[in-house]
This record gives sequence, structure tokens and C-alpha cells, in this order.
Amino acid sequence: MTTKKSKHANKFGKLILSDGTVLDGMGFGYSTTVFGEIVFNTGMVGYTEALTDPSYNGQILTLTYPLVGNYGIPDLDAVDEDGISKFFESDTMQIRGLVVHELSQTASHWNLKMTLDEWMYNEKVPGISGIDTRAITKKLTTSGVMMAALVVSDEEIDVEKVKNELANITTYNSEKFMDIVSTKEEKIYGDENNSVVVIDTGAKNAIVRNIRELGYKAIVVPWNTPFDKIMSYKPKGVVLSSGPGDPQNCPDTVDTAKKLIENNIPTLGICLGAQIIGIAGNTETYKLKYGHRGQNKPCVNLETNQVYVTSQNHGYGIKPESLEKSDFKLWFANADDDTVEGIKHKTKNCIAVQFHPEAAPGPFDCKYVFDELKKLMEK
Ligand SMILES: NC(=O)CC[C@H](N)C(=O)O
Repeated sequence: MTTKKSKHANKFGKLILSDGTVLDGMGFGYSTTVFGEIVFNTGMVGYTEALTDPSYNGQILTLTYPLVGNYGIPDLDAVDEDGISKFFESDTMQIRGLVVHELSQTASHWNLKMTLDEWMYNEKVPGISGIDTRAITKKLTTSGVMMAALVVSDEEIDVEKVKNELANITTYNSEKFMDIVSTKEEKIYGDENNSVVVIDTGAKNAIVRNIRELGYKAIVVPWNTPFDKIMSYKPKGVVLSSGPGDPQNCPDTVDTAKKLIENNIPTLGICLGAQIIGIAGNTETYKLKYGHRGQNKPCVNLETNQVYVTSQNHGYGIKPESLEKSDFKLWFANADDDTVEGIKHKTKNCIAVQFHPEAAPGPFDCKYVFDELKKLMEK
């Protein structure tokens, strides 16, 4: 067992919301000011995976579990046999800032290499503790998600100055994330003859790992790779990955998805990928009031009437009423609020889920969605 103490905590910290709310707390991690969409996640564990999930790029993440950081951070350099990070979902911290109720001052775990606070300091990301995360959650569920500023400083904070800056920043909805999160060049994992192309709109490592577990070479390509280029790899199937931002901001990927459907290429969309596939197949997307972020979201598979507990992290969705005139039928529905959680093309080999079958963090109940892709590829 290794134990370490936080070193960069107890700074000045303020969280300022665009509705004018100012919350006082203790700053930790890196001293800086960031702006982003404030969201909340109800998962009890998994901050190492969540903080490195590219889907959180541009967001200030509130963790509702009251004590965060107690198991520290594992080895950043540990990789599996394919060279994919063992414990993290991408190579960098993706969140803009972190909001917690209590930061564990001491972290203990057999696999610990550093504290959360130290990792955030190294990654130049600010955090704030001592915040009533329950009050934030109530506010966001009532008013909807909003933009916010998080300031961590070694000196007193000028709130009015930050409020003025916050009033003038670009909102999350119109931010363009693809050039930040997507790979610049193709990346190949494995040497099998049969391959799956993963279109990287902010892919998590766990998605690539699941393709490897199916027994296929994984070829990860940039978000705007054209259809013909994808076909030049002669893939058995294609995965459209999860990722940050509004799916309407990925027109190039929508265009590729249209051609994948037209040509009946076995395709699986995950989260942002599902929304992109939805748009390609004539559904419409919309912004949810406060999204689904957690690891215990119940979804019904309408083909079997079986309920699964799923991991989720999204703020947009496919409009249920737009399905009727589209090329898709409903596959999964959210048991809490009836939102669209999965779609299947009426005639082509194309499936998509709004939740995360790869989990990371979260339950593995829906890993079988990858087997569904395999069935389409081996048909
Ligand atoms: N995890 C994801 O892929 C998120 C998709 C999209 N950015 C949303 O918030 O809905």
C-alpha cells in the first residue's frame, strides 16, 4: 500500500456561474482561470478515466460523490500489450476544471503513483473543493447546464473581472473540439488481417481495447477521414467513437457516416458517434437540459425487454419524435426518462448506442453491443 498527501491544495478558489452565482471554496491543482460548461457526474468512482475522457473536453466537471481522490492516481505510463494506456482514456487530462465537495488530503492504494491534486497540478488543470456539489446539481437540473468560470489562485480573486470575462466567452455549443481531440494521423493496433476502422472524434482507449478484444486489428483515423480513404483499409467494420461537443459541428463525419450506411458497411456508433449516425440517417439531435453523466443509467433493450445498467456521459441526444420519419428504429430507451439510447438501421448493417458499452468507468453489462458489431461483420 502506498500513501501520499496532497501538496497543491488550500489555495484561493472561486466557482462563478453564468447566472451570477459565486461559490467560495479551496483551490487545488494548478493556479489558473478556466471557462467551460459546468456539468455533473453521479459516478462513485472512476475519476482517472473520467478526467481523461475526451468527451469532457471544454467542460468543468462536478463529481457528486462527496469524497474524491482517496485512491490517488496510478502509473501514467503503464500500457497493455498493444501499447494502449492501462488506466487512462487518453494521453492528457481533458476536463477544463474539477469541482468536488471534499478532496481527500491523503490518498492510499496499492497502485498509487501520485495524488489527484499532484496530477492536476502537472496537467495544469485547476480544481476546487469545499463546494456544495448537491446545490450545484439541483441548480443545473432546474435551470439547465450553463457556462462557468473556475479560478484557482495563490492570491485574492477579483470576482467582477472574471464575471466580465465569463459574459464574453464562446459557449460550449459553438466550440469546435475536433482539432483538439482527434488524432492527427492514423494509429494501428495489432497485425491481424481483419480490421476495424475507428473514426476518432475523441475516442476513449477502452473503445479501441474492445475492438482488439473482438480479435480485430484497430485502425484509428482522424475525425474527417473521407469514406474512400476508410475503404482503402478494407475494414470489416467501422466504429464512430464518442467525443465532445455538438454532433452538428462534425459535418465531415456525418458525410462519411452517410456513405457507410449507403454502402452497407457494418458500423457501430457510440455516443457522439451515435448522434452523428442519427443525423446521417435523417434523425435530428437536440441539447438535453442537463444530460446524463453517471454509471447507473438504466436502459431497456426493446428487442428483449431486458434492462441494463449503463455508463453515460452526454449532453445531446437524438430527438425521439424524429425517429419516425428516419431510416432507424428505436433499439434502447432510457428507463428513467424515455430518451433515445440506441438505434438500429431499418435495412442496413448499422447500429448505434448513446450509452458507453465500453464503460470505463462503469458496468460491463452492455459489452455485448461490441458482439453485435462482430455479428454484423461476420454475416
Ligand atoms: N460521450 C460522448 O460521446 C458525448 C457526446 C456529445 N458530446 C454529448 O455531450 O452528447
